Amino acid sequence: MAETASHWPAPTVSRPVDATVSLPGSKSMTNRAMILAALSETPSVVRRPLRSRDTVLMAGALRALGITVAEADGDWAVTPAPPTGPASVDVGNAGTVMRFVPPLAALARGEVSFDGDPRARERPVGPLLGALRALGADIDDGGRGALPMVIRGRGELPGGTVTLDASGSSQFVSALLLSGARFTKGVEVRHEGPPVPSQPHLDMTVAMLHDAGVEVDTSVPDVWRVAPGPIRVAEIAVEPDLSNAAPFLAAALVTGGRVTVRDWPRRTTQPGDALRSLFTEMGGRVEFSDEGLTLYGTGEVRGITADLRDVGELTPTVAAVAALASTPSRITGIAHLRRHETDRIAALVREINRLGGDAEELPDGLVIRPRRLHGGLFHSYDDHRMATSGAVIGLVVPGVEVENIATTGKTLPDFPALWSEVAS
Ligand SMILES: O=C(O)C1=C[C@@H](OP(=O)(O)O)[C@@H](O)[C@H](O)C1
Ligand SMILES: C=C(OP(=O)(O)O)C(=O)O
Repeated sequence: MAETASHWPAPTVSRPVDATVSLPGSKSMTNRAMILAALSETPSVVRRPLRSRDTVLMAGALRALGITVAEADGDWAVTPAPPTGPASVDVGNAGTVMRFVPPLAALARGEVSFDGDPRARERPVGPLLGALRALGADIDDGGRGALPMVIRGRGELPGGTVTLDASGSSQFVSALLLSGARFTKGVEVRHEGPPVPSQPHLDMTVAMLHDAGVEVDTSVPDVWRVAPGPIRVAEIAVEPDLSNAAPFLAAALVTGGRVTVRDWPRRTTQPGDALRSLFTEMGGRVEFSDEGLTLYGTGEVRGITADLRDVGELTPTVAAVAALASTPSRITGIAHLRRHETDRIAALVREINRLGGDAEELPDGLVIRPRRLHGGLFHSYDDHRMATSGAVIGLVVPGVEVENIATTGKTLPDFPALWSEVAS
């Protein structure tokens, strides 16, 4: 099959994969670390940061606000400064940039404008902007509740108590908590509405704030209270990105092989840690060793019935494995994925069915029934996790081409090279 500029022939293997991989740092930890470092009392170092489109955009946003981010032997050295406009921030299609930077901009002196990819204008930020206004920010979004927008900072933000509906994205809450200690009165965030997704990401926010010396009270469900005070960061070590481990562990599962992900933390707040139980349920066997975490495929690939609300970003890979499974799957609790990089529920159903599969949308998820797949073009919709899901299917279904594999650069620029090593 000829490789065209935007069609990547997914490698197919005729035997079980057997590989050990080192994965770059977590996007979610890197971009939290950068906000905390920017607001820290002292300079700090972010160790083993992810360098990908989303994190380079974060570094660019901070630099635009006058904070120094310098290369330091593979790490990022951050020298804080009072955030200052005028500045313009390109959020690309990074949820963490479009949600985590506005509270920092509200603390800035001067105007900060935000815009991003066309898709960024469709992704929800309205509840966050409403909350920031209630906490004292002056925001001009033309009444759209979406990007583009301008925040006119006064060098401080009163803060206080605010109620919002964070069912569309946990990042609204994380965003307010990450900068909240620097608001004059701190912040109390109260959620009202359907459940907030992505609980591990909220745990990650709270854990990283604690490590930075910030007091966070989570004793009442759906209420987070951050006391006003200094943020003190000296060094933050970023763990490997366990969500990006998903396609690699899936490779072992669907080929009945073995993949070891080096340096898998024994304790972590990352949602990717749930892959150990999800992929065990789907037929794999996992084992920790000094080297990391190994997933052994057993030759059996089973479907799964799961509510993935807490770990929504694992859905595309779980769905790819489900499309290759011998029994049906039902994945629910993920309505909010319709406003991720793309409408992931619709995209997964369309692409699995395009390859001959049998998938169906639910309002808040999808059903996938076993059916033999064939080759064809797998569209990625500018979604890194759609692209890697196409690669997983292509590993065992000959003739799959993934459109725009370069979109994996959002969180894992080395994906094609790493994948070729696993598939070689
Ligand atoms: O805080 C974070 O780092 C993230 C939270 C989640 O967002 P949602 O709660 O919007 O799904 C997740 O899907 C995203 O990839 C990263
Ligand atoms: C939803 C995701 O990203 P974002 O941080 O842009 O929301 C994701 O990485 O799966």
